[in-house]
Amino acid sequence: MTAQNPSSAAPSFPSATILGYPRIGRRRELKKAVEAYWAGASTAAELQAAAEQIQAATLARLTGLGLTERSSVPGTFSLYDQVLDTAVALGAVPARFGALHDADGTLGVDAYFTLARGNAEQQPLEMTKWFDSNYHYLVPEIGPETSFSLSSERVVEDFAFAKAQGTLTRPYLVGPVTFLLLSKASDEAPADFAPLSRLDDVLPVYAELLEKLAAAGAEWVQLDEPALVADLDTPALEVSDAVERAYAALTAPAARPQILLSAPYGGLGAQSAAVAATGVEAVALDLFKGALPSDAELAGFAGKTLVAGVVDGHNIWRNDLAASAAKLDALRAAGAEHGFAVAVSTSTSTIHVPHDVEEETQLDAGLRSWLAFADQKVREVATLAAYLADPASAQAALDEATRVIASRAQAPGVRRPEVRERTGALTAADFSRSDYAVRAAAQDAVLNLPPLPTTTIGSFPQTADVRGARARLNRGAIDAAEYERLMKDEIKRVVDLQEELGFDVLVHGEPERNDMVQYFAENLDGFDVTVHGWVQSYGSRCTRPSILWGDVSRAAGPSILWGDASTGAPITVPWAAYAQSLTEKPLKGMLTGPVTILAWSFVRDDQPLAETANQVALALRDEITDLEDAGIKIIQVDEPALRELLPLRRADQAAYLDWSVKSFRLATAGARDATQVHTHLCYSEFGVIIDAIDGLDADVTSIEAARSRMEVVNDLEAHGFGRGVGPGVYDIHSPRVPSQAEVEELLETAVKHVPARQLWVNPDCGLKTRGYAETEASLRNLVEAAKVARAALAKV
Ligand code: MET
Ligand SMILES: [Zn+2]
Repeated sequence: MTAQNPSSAAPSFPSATILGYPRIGRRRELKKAVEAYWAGASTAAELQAAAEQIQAATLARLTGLGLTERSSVPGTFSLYDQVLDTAVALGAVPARFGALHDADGTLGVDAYFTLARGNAEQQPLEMTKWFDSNYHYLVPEIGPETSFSLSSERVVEDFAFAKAQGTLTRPYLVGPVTFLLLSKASDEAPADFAPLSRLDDVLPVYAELLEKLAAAGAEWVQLDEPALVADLDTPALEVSDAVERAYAALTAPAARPQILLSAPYGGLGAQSAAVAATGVEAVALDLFKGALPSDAELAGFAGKTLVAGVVDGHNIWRNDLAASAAKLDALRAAGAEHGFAVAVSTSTSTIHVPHDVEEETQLDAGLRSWLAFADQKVREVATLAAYLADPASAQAALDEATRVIASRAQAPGVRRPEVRERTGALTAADFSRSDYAVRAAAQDAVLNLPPLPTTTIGSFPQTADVRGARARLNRGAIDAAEYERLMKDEIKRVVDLQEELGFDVLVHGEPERNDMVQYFAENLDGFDVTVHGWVQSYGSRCTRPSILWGDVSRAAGPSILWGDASTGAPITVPWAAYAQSLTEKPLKGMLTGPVTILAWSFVRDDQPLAETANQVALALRDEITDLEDAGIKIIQVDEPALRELLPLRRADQAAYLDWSVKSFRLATAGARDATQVHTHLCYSEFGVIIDAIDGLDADVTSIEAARSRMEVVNDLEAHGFGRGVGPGVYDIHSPRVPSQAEVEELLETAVKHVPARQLWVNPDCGLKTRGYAETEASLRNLVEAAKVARAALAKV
């Protein structure tokens, strides 16, 4: 079959689609398949067979759910990550990896995984958050030396596989502008190098791939350009110019599929005109998070198909079909006037939500009826497309959604007066502690810590024994008393180890927590947890976010010993108190902060996040009071996700930082002066939000820093950060044991930028993914290095 020029006779865009579908498989089959391959337990052919099985199951499922039109099923399968897929297709391999290409110029599956996971000599590509989601992509490294050539035709092969199964899919690639905007400059690049400057060099490779896809029979291709909805460092005008040049080049060739340019995660804003001016045949807009474009903006889409992303791909709530229908009515009218067609889609890929609500049979039937996972969203999109074609045909489904959403608002637990009275009565005083000087004096008197105090971030290695005990408890093979005994054994082991190593502030090790958010979700009213609700975090790693659906407070406890009816039962106190009973040293209580609990859960969408955050904060505030009453003198409230929820548009950032910082302060401001409040941040660069970090007003802040060789201390110095701070000196993301000399060196750097009396010595993050042997060796070096640094201070 020869490729066609997508002109007048070209097939129109399908009336219903989604921008992407989960790739991990309904039972995480992809995780099992790739991990078996990495472990050498299966062959490349077996991995390929497993990948095809997942793709075949997805094709069958999506067509069964109603995506039956040509090109309506997106070809978004990936073995690891879509940005890596695109980098490998373009042949963009960093020079530091040497020659990864096969003799025939292709990058095979082993090269692909080497980039994702590193090898003996090389660190993998860096990993970072994909827009404002909890999905992590691999960051391509691009420099003047990067040579681009078509190096993998996996996207063509996947298309051909689906076609052989009887489905004409819509192949997916990260678009050229977003690909380069998300890349970082390579090690070889000069200081002022911008990857976007290589745009003209990647375009021919994209064009070659599009030609191959057309030859294989693809009628539409999806080029994903989410970078257009975010304010990045690159000026907006340069981005518009790149869009213009990129799509002029990609739409010019005769032999190509028609192009859908997708812009998920927010409104196009200033880039709308540039996108409208391109020759692409369809544009997908996020009309869930982004507003409906103005009439003038809509006029620009004349001649195209506007793919209306009215069903939220990023959260799990059932769509308000009547509200979506109203948006579609407005678009249909504008389309008739301006001459564009309208199709229906999800706002983003559904990669951020689990597969199917129907699997969660243990959930309350009412709650289940409020939810839409990926499969339910496909049906919603199909219903709305039917509405566009014939409103009457969809009326019953619209009414049903309206009825369910109304019942959700009335359901018990969704709005609880006792919770609302508390948040409604808050005053400014509830958000502030005494002056730091007053607190610091009170804390010094109680704690008696040496200079450069040593501590850890909270978790210790989660051994197979610990995880096995939890599995046995869940299976009913052991009872709660036996589980408690096993956890206490582990806590004692962790406390004894820290005593032996010579730490100044101890932790209990968090063995009882499966996950730092889910553990709290299981102990708070207003939350539920799923059984099969896995979503991909990165590569083969998945998380199972909890569902925050109702008003939050601590749940009533199993015994009257723990708390009263109004403030619920303590969650962490028995474990912390037991650990404190084993040592004379201060034992640090450990809580997860409100922003992180929200960021790593599926959060109710029926009220502002700020209100929900304050409810969580008050529950934590109650917990802090109980920890204090149990004799705990230091309490850490972790906020690793503080940076993650930062809005993509600069104009929205101040409001977010305001409520997020306030919720942390509300959680912690009830603490007595003498109680030392710590916080912990990791997972991203924090320079841009250093004011907000200061605004948290924690007495001590530990921040991930080892991997970036202490870069953050420059930000702290520039800001004039005045309270305690522990820049991490041990990179816990790798099994490597840092030498004592290395830690000493990092501490020497730190004391040059931060006054020594403010400095703490700690790892980058918790140790739960590490093994005991390397942890013990690393912590020993850390404590010894602190002693050396302390002695050096004493001399001056
Ligand atoms: C991702 S931050 C983790 C903090 C937590 N206290 C731990 O040590 O595991
Ligand atoms: Zn951390």
